[in-house]
Amino acid sequence: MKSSLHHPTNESVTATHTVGTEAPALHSDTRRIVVHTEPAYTVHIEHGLLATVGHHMRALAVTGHPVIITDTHVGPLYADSLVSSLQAADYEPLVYTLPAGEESKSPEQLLHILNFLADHCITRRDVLIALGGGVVGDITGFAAATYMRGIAYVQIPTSLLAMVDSSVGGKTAVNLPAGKNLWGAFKQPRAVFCDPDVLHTLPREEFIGGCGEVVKYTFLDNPALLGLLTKEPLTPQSSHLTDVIAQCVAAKARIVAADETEQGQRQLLNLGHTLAHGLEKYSHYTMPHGYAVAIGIALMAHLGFTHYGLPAEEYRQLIELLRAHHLPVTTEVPLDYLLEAARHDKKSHGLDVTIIVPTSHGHSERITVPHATLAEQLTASLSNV
Ligand SMILES: NC(=O)c1ccc[n+]([C@@H]2O[C@H](COP(=O)([O-])OP(=O)(O)OC[C@H]3O[C@@H](n4cnc5c(N)ncnc54)[C@H](O)[C@@H]3O)[C@@H](O)[C@H]2O)c1
Ligand SMILES: O=C(O)C(=O)C[C@@H](O)[C@H](O)[C@H](O)COP(=O)(O)O
Ligand SMILES: [Zn+2]
Repeated sequence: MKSSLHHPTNESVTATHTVGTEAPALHSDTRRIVVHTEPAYTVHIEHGLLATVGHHMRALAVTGHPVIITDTHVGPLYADSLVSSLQAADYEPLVYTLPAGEESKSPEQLLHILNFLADHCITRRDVLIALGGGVVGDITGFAAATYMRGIAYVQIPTSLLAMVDSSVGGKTAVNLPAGKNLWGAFKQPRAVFCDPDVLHTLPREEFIGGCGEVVKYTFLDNPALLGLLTKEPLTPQSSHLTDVIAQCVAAKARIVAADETEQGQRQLLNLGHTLAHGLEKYSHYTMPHGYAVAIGIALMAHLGFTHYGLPAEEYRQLIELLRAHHLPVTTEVPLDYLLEAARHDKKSHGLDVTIIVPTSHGHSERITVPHATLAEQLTASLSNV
């Protein structure tokens, strides 16, 4: 794994951090985190960045017509600003708007996007821009992965969850009736532009959902982040909000760079997800992803406590951390349903499934167990979390 500080560019960069073990410097507004995939790309985090995205895209030599894909909540708030920014850099953008919500992460909506691109004669020289939360990011990325066998795309995450997780790493997908993200591809973006100012309009429930993924990172060997959140739960007003976003992105960038296509270590980013996908499906996708992840983490922590050596005090602290962020930690969903859903987990292979389990303070491990063993262990956990 590489760890290095990059030289600041001639833009007003007050802190620059690349993939590595060091946390980004605190109390600085502008961050550049390089994700060392092949090719590498940069996550820009900066207040007011939406207004200068066009300039940054020109600097990256992004060509052609940008097609902004957004949703019915985010589009009315931010598409005009983005269009102006692109026009100021001599781009001629198009805008395509999806209905907001997880239901839109579907093959049907994907087909609508692809037909829109074809109807407007979009070519491989053009670029898609995902302006929205994880739903818009995932479906736009997948459209970019497959349209004309692949065109460029840029991520502009507008939810906390998309900023800390979904806009980085190139997992793109839509859902199938059988489960979450079952039709997708790995496709890294050209760049990620993250403007924390847009979080002011994010509904509280969605901010809390984003905290589900933020808490996840505290159990992936991030002592600084764990300390920060334990001391003071994250809120939209937190003075360290940008720092937290940057630390999550740096953690994800580090893991993705080491294992881009999830052959091993990247599975750690799936902490909580083996059960979360089933919880979301059971709710007909009305339960926000981050809430389902929180319950999934709590259940995995209980397994860690009962079977894999997580000390009781640390288990209790983890549950407190989730609760302090107003996240749920229990579920009434029948275990059989969750176990059936877990059979579609992408970490499942034959009769076994690899689960991610917190095993010590701020640390999780990949553990492969037979589905039958998981069923036994979870029976106890579901009634005891
Ligand atoms: N690709 C990955 O690595 C990855 C990682 C984590 C999650 N995901 C996926 O991301 C999705 C969840 O993302 P999400 O929580 O962002 O959901 P989302 O995209 O549905 O956004 C949540 C809601 O907030 C609205 N919204 C977003 N930004 C806003 C803003 N600034 N102001 C006002 N409203 C705003 C959206 O319109 C939507 O109604 C799930 O499908 C999940 O599977 C993918
Ligand atoms: O980037 C990853 O790797 C993740 O697993 C991040 C997760 O937060 C995200 O929800 C991802 O989309 C889940 O992927 P899946 O492979 O379980 O569908
Ligand atoms: Zn997730």
